[in-house]
Amino acid sequence: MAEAASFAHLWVPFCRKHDIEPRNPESYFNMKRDPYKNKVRPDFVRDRRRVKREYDEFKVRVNGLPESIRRRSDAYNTREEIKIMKRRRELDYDELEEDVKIPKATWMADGTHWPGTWTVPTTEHSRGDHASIIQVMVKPPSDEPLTGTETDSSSMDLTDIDIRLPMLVYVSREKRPGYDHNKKAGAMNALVRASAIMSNGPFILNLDCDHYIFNSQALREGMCFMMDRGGDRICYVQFPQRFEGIDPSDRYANHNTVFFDVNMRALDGIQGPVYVGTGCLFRRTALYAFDPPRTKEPSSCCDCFFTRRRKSSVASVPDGASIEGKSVDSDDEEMNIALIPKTFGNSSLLVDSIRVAEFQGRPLADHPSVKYGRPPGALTLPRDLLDASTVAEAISVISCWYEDKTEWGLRVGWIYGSVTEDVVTGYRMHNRGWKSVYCVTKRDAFRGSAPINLTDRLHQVLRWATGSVEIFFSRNNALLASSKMKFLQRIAYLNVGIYPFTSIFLIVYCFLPALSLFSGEFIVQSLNITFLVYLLGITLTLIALAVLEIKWSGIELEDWWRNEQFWLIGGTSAHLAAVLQGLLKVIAGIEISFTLTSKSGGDDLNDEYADLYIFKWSSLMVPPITIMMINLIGIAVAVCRTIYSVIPEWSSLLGGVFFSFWVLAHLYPFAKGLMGRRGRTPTIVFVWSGLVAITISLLWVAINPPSNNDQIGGSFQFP
Ligand SMILES: O=c1ccn([C@@H]2O[C@H](COP(=O)(O)OP(=O)(O)O[C@H]3O[C@H](CO)[C@@H](O)[C@H](O)[C@H]3O)[C@@H](O)[C@H]2O)c(=O)[nH]1
Ligand SMILES: [Mn+2]
Repeated sequence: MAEAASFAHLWVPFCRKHDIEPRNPESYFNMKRDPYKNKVRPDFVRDRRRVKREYDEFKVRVNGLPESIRRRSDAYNTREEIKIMKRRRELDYDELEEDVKIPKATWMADGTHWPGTWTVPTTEHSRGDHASIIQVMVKPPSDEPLTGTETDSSSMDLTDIDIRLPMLVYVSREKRPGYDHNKKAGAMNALVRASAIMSNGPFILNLDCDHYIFNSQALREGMCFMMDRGGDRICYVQFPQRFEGIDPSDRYANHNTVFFDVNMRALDGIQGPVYVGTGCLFRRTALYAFDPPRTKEPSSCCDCFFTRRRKSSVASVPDGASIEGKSVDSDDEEMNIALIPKTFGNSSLLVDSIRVAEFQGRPLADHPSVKYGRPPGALTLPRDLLDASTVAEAISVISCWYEDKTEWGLRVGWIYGSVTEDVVTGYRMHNRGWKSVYCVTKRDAFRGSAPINLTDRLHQVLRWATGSVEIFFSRNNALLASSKMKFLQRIAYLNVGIYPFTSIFLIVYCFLPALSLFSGEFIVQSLNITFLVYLLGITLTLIALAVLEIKWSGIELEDWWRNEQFWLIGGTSAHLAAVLQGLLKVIAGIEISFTLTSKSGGDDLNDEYADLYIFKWSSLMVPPITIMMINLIGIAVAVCRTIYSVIPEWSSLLGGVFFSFWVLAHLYPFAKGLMGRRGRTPTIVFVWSGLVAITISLLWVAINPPSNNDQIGGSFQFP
C-alpha cells in the first residue's frame, strides 16, 4: 500500500495532465490501442516514458517485497535477540545458557511490529486473529486546489495541474477466533463506520477487489442522479458489471448481458435495479437504515431518527455539532438518544457524523421544487484535521465487539447471514421506499474479472442460486415486502428468490425427449386442437419475448443464445444443487460453505484464456452429463429401431430426435468444457455418467416396455 501510495503521487497528476484513461496503470500500459492517438502535448512522450519507467520499477519493488520484508524482519529479530541476551548478561544470567526464544515477528519499515498477520503466523498475528489496523497512507488533501510547479527536465512539468490526492486509508478490522466476522458484509460495515469517522463522505462507492475503475468520469454521472431534484430519494446508483479476460465466444455467458442489459434496465423503469455487490454508489444515510425523505407516513416504522433528523435540520447547517442543543421536542430527543447505541453502537463521533452526512448528501437548494435542499456554499467550509483521537475512535469502531447488541447487519449497513448479501441489502432499501438508478455509461464505468472455466463458473452460479433459495426461505422473501415496495418490483424480487426452483421443471423437460425416444411414445398422447393452440400461444410468446429482449437492449443474438444455453446448464446443475442445499438448511439446519470465486489470473503467457480449459471435477456436473448421455442413447436407440423396423417411419423419428437435439444444443458449451483443452477429461466423469445413464435407461425400459408398433417418435409427425 505504501508503494502504491507513493507511486500515486506521480501517476495521478500524470493522468490529470494528459487525460489518461483508464486510470489503472496496469491496464493503461497494456492497452493494445495506440497510446499517442489524440495526444497533442509535446511533453507527453517524455512524461509517459518517465511514468512507465517508474511503474515498472514500482512493480519490481512490489515483487521484491516478500524478500525485503523477510530480510528486514530477520535483521530486527536478530537485533532484538541480541538486546535480550545483553540484558541477561548484565543481570548475570549467563550460567543459565539457554537459547533466547522470541517470536519471529514481521517488522514494518518504521521499526515497529506489523499489527496484522506475520509471515510466520503466531497468536494475535495470524489470519483470523489480529488487532484492528488503520493506516493513513495519503493524508487528507487541502481544501484549496494545489497546483504543481515547473521543475527541472528530469521530472514532469505540473504547472496548472491540481496535484492533490484524496485521502487513502488502509483498514483491516480486528479478527478474533470465535467471532463471526460475516465475510464481505462485515468488512463493508467496518469500512462504513471507519470512514464515517475519518472522512464521512455522504456517498460511498463500493467495488470488489477484482474490479477497477475504467472510466474516471463515471462517478460524476452517478452524482448527477443523486444531486438532481428528487435525487435525495435515491439510495444507490448501480453501474453494470463488465468483465475482461473472457474468451471471445463467452462460452459460459460470463458477460451476463441479458441480466445487465435487459433485466437491470427494465428494473430501472420500476423502482430501480437490484444491488449486485460491486460498482455501486450509495447514499450513506440509506445504508444507515433511514427511510427516504418525504415518505407519506413519517412515523410508520421504528425510524424515529428520521423524524428527529428532519425536524432539527430544516434550516441548520450541521457542522458535526452534537445532537444536544438542537431545537427538538425533548421527549422525542431523549428517546432517540437512548436508541442510538442500540442501533449504531457506542461511538458518539459516529452518531454525530450521521446528520452531517445526511445534510451534505442533499441536493442543492437552487430551485423552489427542491425540498430540504442544502444552501449553496455549505460544503465549502474547510474540514477538520485528522487527529490522533479521531483515528483512535475509528480503530475502536472496527473492533470485534463493536457490533454487539447493535443493529449492524440486522437493519443497518450490509445485511448479514446471506451468501448474496448484496441482493438482500438492496432489497431492504427498496422495501423502505427508496429508489435506485441504473447508470449505463457510454464508456464502461468499471471492469472486473470473472471465473472463466466451467467449474468455477458453476460454483459461482451455485452460490448465487443458494443465496436466492435462502432469500426465498427468509423474511426477505418478497411476498412479505412492505407496501412501500412497488408491485412490479415485488414481482421482480420474488423472481430473484424463485428462479432456482425452476430447475426441477427444467430437469424434467430435458429427460422427456429421450424417454419418449426409448418408449417410442410421444409425451403427449393425443394432439388435439386445444393443445396445439396453447402450444402455439406459448411458443409465440416466448419468441416475442426473445425478440423484444434483443431489440430493446441491443444485445447480439449470440449473447442471447449463450444466455439460453447457460440458463439450461446452470439450471440443471447449480440451481438444482442450490435448491437441495437450501432445503437441507431449512429442514435439517445443515449449513452451507462456499469458496471465494477464483479469478482468471492469466498466468499462462502463451494462452490468454488458459483458465478456460482448466477442468476440476465437480459433482455439480452429474445431472447435465446424465442428460446428455440419456439423450444420446435415446437417439441411438430410436435410430436403430427405425432402421430395423419393417416399415421405417423416418419422419416420426425426426420429430422425436428434434427435441433431443434441442436439449443437446443447449448443453454444447458444457460438453466442450468437459473436453478440456485436448480431451483430457477424467475417466471418472464418463464412468459415473455412463453408469447413471444406463441405469436410468434400463429402469425406463423395465417400467415402460416399448409398445409393439414400430412407431418410434410416437404419433407426433413432422409434415
Ligand atoms: O469473505 C469474503 C468474501 C468476499 N469478499 C469480497 O467479496 C467480493 C466478491 O467475491 P467474488 O469471489 O469476487 O465473488 P463474485 O461471484 O465475483 O461476486 C459477485 O457476487 C457476490 C455475492 O453473491 C457479490 O458480493 C459481489 O460483489 C459480486 O461481484 C470479493 O471481491 C471481495 O472483495 C470479502 O470481502 N470477504
Ligand atoms: Mn468477483
